[in-house]
Amino acid sequence: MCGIVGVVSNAPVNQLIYDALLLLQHRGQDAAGIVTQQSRKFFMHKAKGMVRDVFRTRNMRALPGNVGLGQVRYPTAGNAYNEEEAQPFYVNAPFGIVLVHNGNLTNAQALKAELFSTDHRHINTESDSEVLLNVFAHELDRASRGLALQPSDVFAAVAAVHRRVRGSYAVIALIAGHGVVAFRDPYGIRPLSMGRSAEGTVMLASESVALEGTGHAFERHVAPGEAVFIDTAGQVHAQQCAEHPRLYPCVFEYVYLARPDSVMDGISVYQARLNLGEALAKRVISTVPPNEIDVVIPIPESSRPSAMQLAQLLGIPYREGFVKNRYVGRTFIMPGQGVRKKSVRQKLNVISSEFKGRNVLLVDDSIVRGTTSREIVQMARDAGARKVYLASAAPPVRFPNVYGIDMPTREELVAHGRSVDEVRALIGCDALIYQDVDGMKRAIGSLNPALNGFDASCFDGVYVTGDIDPTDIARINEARVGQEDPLDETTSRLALPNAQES
Ligand SMILES: O=P(O)(O)OC[C@H]1O[C@H](OP(=O)(O)OP(=O)(O)O)[C@H](O)[C@@H]1O
Ligand SMILES: NC(=O)CC[C@H](N)C(=O)O
Ligand SMILES: [Mg+2]
Repeated sequence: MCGIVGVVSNAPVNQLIYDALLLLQHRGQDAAGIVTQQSRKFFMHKAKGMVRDVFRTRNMRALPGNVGLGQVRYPTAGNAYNEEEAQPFYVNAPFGIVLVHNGNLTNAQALKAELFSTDHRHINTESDSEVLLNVFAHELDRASRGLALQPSDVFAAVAAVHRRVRGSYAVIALIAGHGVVAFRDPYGIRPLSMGRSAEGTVMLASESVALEGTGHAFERHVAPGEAVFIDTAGQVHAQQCAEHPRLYPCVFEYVYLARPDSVMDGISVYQARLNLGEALAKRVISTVPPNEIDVVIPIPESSRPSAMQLAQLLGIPYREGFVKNRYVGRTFIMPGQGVRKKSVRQKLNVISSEFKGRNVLLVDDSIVRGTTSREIVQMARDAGARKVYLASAAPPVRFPNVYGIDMPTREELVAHGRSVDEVRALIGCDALIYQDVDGMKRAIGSLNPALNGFDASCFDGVYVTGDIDPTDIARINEARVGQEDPLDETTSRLALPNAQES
């Protein structure tokens, strides 16, 4: 996941894009970029770092124009430490195009070779987004006739992208002098929504929170496979460009990635997390009698709604036992295990009085590498807890994700090749309760019966695009292993004993 935004207005958009990126910061902490366009010229600034640090006043002043794009990056392809892979990406032909992408292509390698040998295009980074931009540019060149670009040409190019590209992609691109096009892959794996301000400014963004927070009323989601083209006069054109579009949004967006105040594909993320808490409560009862739990404590931040709902259902006090240092970012999306591990301790500190002599049930939204849980359980014990139970609002994460979440290797997943009890022993808690896969899908899916299903591949190993070649997974794994910061001395991959292939 990354956060993307695009704006078409009749007033300068630099500040608006900056504000929207701040609201999407939780989707990517590694790099940020903005591009604007004035008189057919692009103005771009992108760099590694958080939005606040990347854009100084002088950078903002150098971003004129009434139309533009922005991105916050969480790398899932290429190298987290390569500034050149920060987005937006630019190509000069046809017309001049800049593009931002959220997602991950599973056939980027093959496309890259094809772009070189057949389309005679050069790709200069390891980023799959640069590949995607070049495929789109090549197809737009083929579809357009002369300088007068028609919406139908743009839609033909998007249809060709759907035919060539595999994987997940929510995309916003700006075509110099013509307008902004936004499209989503035919399974709608990554989110994209659209809104409008009272003044008529149109905004496209990964999450509805970016629209609301900048004064744009949510209008609709971009449908899977659909392309929306906003021309320079502000007119919106839309067309379905995929042959068999289906809606299979990534379930992990609801579990962890998105902000709870966002609505995605008709589902409130907050309500989804409440429902997960409700379903989890039922599973807790069958493992630990509620009268053996003195207090329910959430592991901040994302687990709060689930923990709250679970506590209410079980009739157990809900208390805050960990205080989050708000200046430390999200640990899961940090690149490299060393920095993630160190950051859990920096990020969370205990309020000892909530643990002393009590049986505590800690609730997290998910357990992925087990970095957070292992530290947290130890901290609870050090603070004097008698028994430490742990419940996860999501099922065990057992399979690599290839659609834009950085969990590319099975070996790094604490639940891969292990029984629940083996995971429990490794984490060091007295009982471990996981949500089950069907329960998770029901809890969230019941909020929008129009969905065809979810991409829940990291939980059930089913890859919805259906065309994942095992060599693709192996290749993605290979490319991502060893992505720790070379300057971080604490970096070392999590050594988990006894992991077996499943
Ligand atoms: O098992 P792990 O590999 O540690 O990953 C799972 C943890 O990472 C996330 O928290 P994070 O700190 O990223 O963000 P949050 O503050 O939104 O909970 C998630 O909420 C879990 O707590
Ligand atoms: N998480 C994402 O959406 C990442 C986009 C793209 N694959 C990159 O690595 O830059
Ligand atoms: Mg967390």
